[in-house]
Amino acid sequence: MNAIFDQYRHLFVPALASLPALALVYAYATSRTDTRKRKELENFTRLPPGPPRLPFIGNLLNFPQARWYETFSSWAKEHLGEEFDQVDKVPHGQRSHDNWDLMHLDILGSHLIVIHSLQAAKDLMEKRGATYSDRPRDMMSYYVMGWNWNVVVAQPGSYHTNCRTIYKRSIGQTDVAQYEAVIVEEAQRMLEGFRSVQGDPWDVIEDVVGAVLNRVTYGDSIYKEHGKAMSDLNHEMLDLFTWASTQFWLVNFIPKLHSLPGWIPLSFKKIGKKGQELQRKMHYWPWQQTVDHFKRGIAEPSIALEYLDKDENLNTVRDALGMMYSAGIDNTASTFASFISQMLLHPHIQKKIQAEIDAEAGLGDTLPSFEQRPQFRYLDAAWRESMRLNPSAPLGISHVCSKEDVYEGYYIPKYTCLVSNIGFMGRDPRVFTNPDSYTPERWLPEHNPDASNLPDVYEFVFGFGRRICPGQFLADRIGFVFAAAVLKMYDILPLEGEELPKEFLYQDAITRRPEGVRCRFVPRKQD
Ligand code: HEM
Repeated sequence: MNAIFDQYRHLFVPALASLPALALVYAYATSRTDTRKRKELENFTRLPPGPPRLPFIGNLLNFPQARWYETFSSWAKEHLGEEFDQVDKVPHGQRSHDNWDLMHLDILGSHLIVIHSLQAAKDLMEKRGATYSDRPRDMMSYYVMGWNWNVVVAQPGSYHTNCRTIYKRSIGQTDVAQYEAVIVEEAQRMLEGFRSVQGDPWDVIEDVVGAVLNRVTYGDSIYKEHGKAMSDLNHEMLDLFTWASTQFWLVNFIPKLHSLPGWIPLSFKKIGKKGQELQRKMHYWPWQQTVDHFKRGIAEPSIALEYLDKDENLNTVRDALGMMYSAGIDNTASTFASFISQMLLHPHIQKKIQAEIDAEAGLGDTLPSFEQRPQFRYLDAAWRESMRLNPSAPLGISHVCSKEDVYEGYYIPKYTCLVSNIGFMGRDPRVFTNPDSYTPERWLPEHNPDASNLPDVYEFVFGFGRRICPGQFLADRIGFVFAAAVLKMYDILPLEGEELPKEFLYQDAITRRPEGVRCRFVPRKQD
């Protein structure tokens, strides 16, 4: 999360030094503008509200030490004031300016804005996408550890656009249908794995989601030969990079330290070297294996093979595909693990979904397909509701604004880091009645006349604008097919003699899943 301490902090001192000059320019500018313009400029200086800050260090002392999502959300809730619980009564344009829909924090001169309102997130990141699509530049992971080929952190430009075009062509909304057979095969394997689970089903879930991603990306033969090694490598790499992104690194504040010679014993250099080794392997190794299979004529259908056949833009293809597993595995597996935990906590909902599947898909061992989704309306509602309540990335991935801006009278300085509180958006009490309860019925017009007025979960769970998750259609398909499969074949029950908690606590991580889930999968009796 060095994102927050991004490198623009070094601009603080020069900015301070140039304040008198800026004041002169400001005075000159205002003297020449009409009253309307002057009013706008007066507003220009007003940053969004936020917790009290101290001179120079800003919010360094009251910035949450842990559980950022929960803390930011509770601050936002406290400041809803009279709007709290007024579902649909306070349209976006009429909301109070005292609420913390945009919450400003200042860390040692770096600006951070947490966005709590879905409308504001769309207005900024979608309507003004040209300004709000940069990523924070994290010196440590980007340069020292060498992750500058990673599309997730790439700055907007031709490289980022080319990577996204590759995703759009291979895992876009209509393209993902071609992976149905792989997904259903892995769903079968998941059901076999679940048979012996007596506790947390995470390992089985992670294994089968990873298998889909690897098979789709590089093909079956690569997966068979190297699947296990690739997933181990990914674990090691993600663990190191995730850990490093939560540490304080001086090099993020003094980038010149990066040019010091390697023999000087500095811990950031040592970690950087390890990171380089891992990411380099991740970057080149699976691709080289695929090229090798291609040359030997034994490569099986995959996204990689399609591009190798076309011999087109191969370095960018290699880079984009190299991130598919890392970017997709945790979010997709965690989203499905959350769904399983909701089924465990709500047996009556499980039963309703099973009745729907039996009625629409019939009995027997054939697993339902994604194309049957329109018939599974209650399952669809339960799946959406699970994502609304517990999105796997509740704080999304930070965007940075590339130039100063004004939004609803608030000034947003250049290089502000913007965090979308996706988790809060799904539980905003002005939008959702009983926002903390798991109620699939809220999405169904026959139960909730206002269902059609609710924002769809797909409007926020996968992020926004030019950085919206390119894997959303694949992830959604995997999750939905797995959900239908498991409920068709099993009852998800607590372990014998064990009581269920009222709800599960979630990990304190960028991508989160429920902790301490303990269940068993009992084959259903279909009479
Ligand atoms: C349920 C599963 C998933 C969820 C909830 C999810 C969520 C997200 C979110 C919130 C973002 C940040 C968007 C933003 O910056 O506004 C993101 C970005 C991204 N996701 Fe996903 N994701 C999921 C699955 C996947 C899968 C399966 C893949 C790949 C196959 C993937 C690849 C990516 C990539 C490459 C980015 C970076 C896009 C960019 O910076 O342009 N994700 N995802």
